[in-house]
Formats: sequence, structure tokens, C-alpha cells
Amino acid sequence: PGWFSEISPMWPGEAHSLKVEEILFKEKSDYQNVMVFQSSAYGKVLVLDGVIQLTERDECAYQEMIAHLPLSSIPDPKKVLVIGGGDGGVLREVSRYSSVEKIDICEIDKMVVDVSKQFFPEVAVGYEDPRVTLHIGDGVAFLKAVPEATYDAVIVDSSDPIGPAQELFEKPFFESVARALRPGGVMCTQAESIWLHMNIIEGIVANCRQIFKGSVNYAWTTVPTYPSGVIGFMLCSTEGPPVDFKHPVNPIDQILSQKSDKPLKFYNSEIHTAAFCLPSFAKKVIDSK
Ligand SMILES: NCCCN[C@H]1CC[C@H](NCCCN)CC1
Repeated sequence: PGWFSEISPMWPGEAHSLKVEEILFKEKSDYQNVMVFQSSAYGKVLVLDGVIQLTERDECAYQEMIAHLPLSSIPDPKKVLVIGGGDGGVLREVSRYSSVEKIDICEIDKMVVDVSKQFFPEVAVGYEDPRVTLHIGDGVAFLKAVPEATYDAVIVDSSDPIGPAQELFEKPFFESVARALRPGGVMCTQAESIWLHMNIIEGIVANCRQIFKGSVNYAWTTVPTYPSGVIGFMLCSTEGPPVDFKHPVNPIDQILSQKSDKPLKFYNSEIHTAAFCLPSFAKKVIDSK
């Protein structure tokens, strides 16, 4: 009945709208407003504090890219940490790697987990993997308690800097991620839109170049239901065995093609390499930091 418009001070003067068939869930958690609605064009939609988090139709683009850009870039991921990502989509993608022995996930809002299991079973399927351990709590505190050099990869699947995820975009957090990674370990974070947030991206890149002494690269992809239709990722590695993010050493799409597993809908090795090609206005800022 009517339309949902994604109005936010984070993208002033513009708003993506989706036709609403039915509102399926609407509650306030300890951290944010949580809503699920059935849209006409993109299936079910998860909204937190008025911001679209994922839709059934295009979540594959974001979840596959944020997981496979880092994990395809290292030869043998064993221990992986996901910060945020309570919907479980990133877990679904990480569990495709037979080399992975342990997947920790730290999500601050239990309601996101429960709502995803109830309304997005194809996304929350990630929780069914026996290697997964769910921690409900603040990712910043979780990382402080982690012994150094614990993980091969840390994936930060956060919402945006306004709200509970604010400190996941700040220097102390990136320092705690670098400490938790083994030498040559990799981090991939949600890094906003080059059309909307070049200033935020500039800050993130500057911080990452100071903290991560391996490679630091920005990649981007298309997600039609995120504002401006694109979303970016910060790919960083710690000092140690070199990581070339642009040329995957562990091409998951080729590994999977030999298995009957759920096929990848979006990611492939060519899209991986192409994701690091930037328009000039973004290259100028990102490569100069
Ligand atoms: N596992 C899916 C979680 C999605 N994370 C974020 C949800 C908010 C979204 N805002 C985009 C704002 C403009 N860049 C970015 C991804």
C-alpha cells in the first residue's frame, strides 16, 4: 500500500523509492528501528533506521563481493571474523571455502539475526554452517578481547557511519582489526559510495594507509537498491606475505564450478579484477592518499 522512500541526511536531496506490497515486521530493538516489507520489484526488503540493508533480489551482489574480494585474494583462509552482517549473508558466502575452519561473527543487534532467520531464510542459511559461532555484542569490544594475529580475514559488514556503526569507521577500530590479523591477513569493509561519500572515503583510505602496511585498495560494485546504485569496499592487508587484491590467487568461482554447491549469482574472477578500476574523480582522491 504505497511507497517506501529511503530519505536520509547521508544522501541529502535524493531518495530511492520502492513500491510496498505489505509491511511484514516493524519493531524497535535496543539499537535501531527494524522493518521488513514485501516490495513489488525487489522481493522482501530489510530496513534499519530507514536505511535499506538488503533486498532478496540484489543482496547477492553485496554479500558475494564483500566476502570473495578478500577471501579469493589469499591462498588458504582458515579463521574468519565477520563484524556486523547479522543477516547471515556474508556467512553463507564465507562457508563456501573448504579451507575455512572457524567463522566468528559479532553482531550488536540480536533482532537483526532473528528477523533475518524469520523473513530471509536464503540469507540466514549462513548460520546453519557448524563452523559459525555467533557473538551478540559490540564489534569494537569484541576485537579488543581477541588475541593478536588470530584471523586470516576480517570482514566488516556494517551499516553506515550515522548510528550504531559509527565507530566502525574510525581509526582505533581499524587498529584493532590490524592487530587481530596475522601477517598478510586481509580486511574488507563496507566503504560507502564514490558518488555520495568521497569525503568519508578519503578519510577511510588515509587511516587505512597509515595502519595497514601491506596493500590498500578500494573496489566498488553495483547494488541497485543502495543509494546512487553503487557501494564500495576497502581491501587492506597487514605487513607480511604480499597480497595482490586485483588478481585472485584462490578463484572461488573456478573452485565452485566443479561442485554442485549453490552457484554464485554475481561474483566471478573478471568482476573481481574489474572492481578495482575507478573513475578518474575517485582515482584522483583514493590513489593520492
Ligand atoms: N549484509 C548486508 C548489510 C548491508 N550493509 C550496509 C547497509 C547500508 C548500506 N547503505 C549504503 C549507503 C550509501 N553507500 C551500505 C551497506
